[in-house]
Amino acid sequence: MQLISEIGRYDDRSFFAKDPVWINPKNPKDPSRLPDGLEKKVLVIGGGLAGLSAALELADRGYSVYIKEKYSHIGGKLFCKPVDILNQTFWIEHGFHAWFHNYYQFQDIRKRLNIDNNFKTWDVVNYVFRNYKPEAIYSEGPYPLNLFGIIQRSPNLKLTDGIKSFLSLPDMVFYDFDHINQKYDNISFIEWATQKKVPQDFYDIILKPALSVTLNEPISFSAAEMLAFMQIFFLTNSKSDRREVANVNYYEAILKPWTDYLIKQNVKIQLDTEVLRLKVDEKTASIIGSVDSNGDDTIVYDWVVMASEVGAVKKIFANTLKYYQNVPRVNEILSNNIKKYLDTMKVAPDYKVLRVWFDKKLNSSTHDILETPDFSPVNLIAQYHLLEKEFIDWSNRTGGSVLEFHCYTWSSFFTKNVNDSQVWDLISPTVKQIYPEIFERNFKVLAYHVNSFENFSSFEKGLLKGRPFVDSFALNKLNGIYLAGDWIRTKYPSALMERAVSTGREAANQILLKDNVKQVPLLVVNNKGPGI
Ligand SMILES: Cc1cc2nc3c(=O)[nH]c(=O)nc-3n(C[C@H](O)[C@H](O)[C@H](O)COP(=O)(O)OP(=O)(O)OC[C@H]3O[C@@H](n4cnc5c(N)ncnc54)[C@H](O)[C@@H]3O)c2cc1C
Repeated sequence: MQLISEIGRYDDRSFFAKDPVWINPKNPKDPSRLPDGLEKKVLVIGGGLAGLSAALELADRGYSVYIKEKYSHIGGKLFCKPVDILNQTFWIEHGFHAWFHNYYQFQDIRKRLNIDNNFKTWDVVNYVFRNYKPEAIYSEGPYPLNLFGIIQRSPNLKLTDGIKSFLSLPDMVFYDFDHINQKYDNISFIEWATQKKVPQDFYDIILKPALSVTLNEPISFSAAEMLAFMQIFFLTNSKSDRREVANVNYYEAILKPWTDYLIKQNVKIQLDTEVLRLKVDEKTASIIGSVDSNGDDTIVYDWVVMASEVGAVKKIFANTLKYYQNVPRVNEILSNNIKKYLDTMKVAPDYKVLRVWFDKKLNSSTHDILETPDFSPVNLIAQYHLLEKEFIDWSNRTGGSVLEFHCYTWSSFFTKNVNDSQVWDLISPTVKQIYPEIFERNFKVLAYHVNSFENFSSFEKGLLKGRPFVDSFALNKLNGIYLAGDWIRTKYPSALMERAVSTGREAANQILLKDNVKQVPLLVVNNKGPGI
């Protein structure tokens, strides 16, 4: 088995760059697998990245793992499913994703699954604004000169003003994870920027674009969470803002190799299986199983990893609490120890991802991916016929194009429940301001596909202190259950896909420690900032 040691290399030799750090196993002398003949059953609830990550580590160490996934497809917010469109089957994702350099856990999994070739670099990130010239942002040179290079190349910012702005932000430059979390979770990132007197152009061009792609309401996004995002995505080393994208659909690129690997390890993946409530052993107050949409699951599990998204976890626990309301010991633990975590957690506003098949292509100078921070409800446009193989092939055959439009916090702009057929018409006036060519050259819409969801984690200000860690429920007397997902709190800077994968691995580590099996090391972003 290949572990992450080989990506622990650090190739930014700049004095200022901060190395990622290892969280080493607490039990390095324990065996690396369960003893032969000992069976331990683990139920993983949710087949997103967090659940898949926990399943991978546990299956590799000899556990019998059962994944229950509500939908007919695996992957959670990274899902990719076949859809028949224009007499062809296309594999369509939940929405375009980017993988960042500091995603150390994800890189390790990519190496173990041997899927690195399914990714390509996304070198230059292009932005359009309403009141500024377009920006093409890329990082070059050692840290922190790479950041000054971004400012120097900007057609909008003056180098001296940019350097002053950057250096005047000790919260970013002298970043300290614990201190920032304590100090800034009760204010929004926008309030923080106002307090720090961040110059408007620096805010609009450098900071606001990152905020606009969080799928949360920008106005209330926690300053502490955003400052952590900044460390992960842009600071700490010269490569942190380097992104990669998949060159084939996410099923082929990631999910099929991952599930094939798990199946080879005898992991049972039950799709179309929604967990409705948990089963609790009343004597030990341990979670031992679940009742799901297929009925009562009679297997008694040794451990449960709860890896569904926050809205689903709230629902599962509400049902469990209702079921055990007359069982004093369970009722007391659930209502006094667990409910407080779930009551404070929130789901971010609803969003839509629209993919449109057109009969023509935009001119070749347009960018494959364009971020549009000033053009809500359109936050990002990806030209899939320039990104993924099956769309490239379709475009080569037909001369058409396939564009994906990300529309976050949809109901801040339009009625929540609009028909899919109305989505293009509603966003067209905004798209016309970004790509007038679509309308001037009368592009014909040949087909469309809409994903509408309200399942994203909220990172609103004030939630951090109530956010559970992987082991918070177990530490609060509910035994046998660990949590994983992008909404779970970590002790190091971590976000989104990387947080999902890291917490999945952390949940597995809790189980391994209890069973005296050697834990998996984690390589994570440094808690301290660059320190210039
Ligand atoms: C449009 C879009 C773009 C994004 N872009 C990026 C990006 O560029 N970079 C990045 O890092 N992140 C990005 N993200 C975020 C990223 O997708 C998530 O952070 C990550 O996939 C979350 O994984 P998870 O396993 O924590 O949760 P999820 O993926 O939500 O997985 C939870 C799973 O639990 C299942 N489930 C729910 N209820 C039940 C139940 N009762 N029983 C059984 N199963 C259940 C769900 O169906 C789901 O499969 C993006 C997200 C979206 C939506």
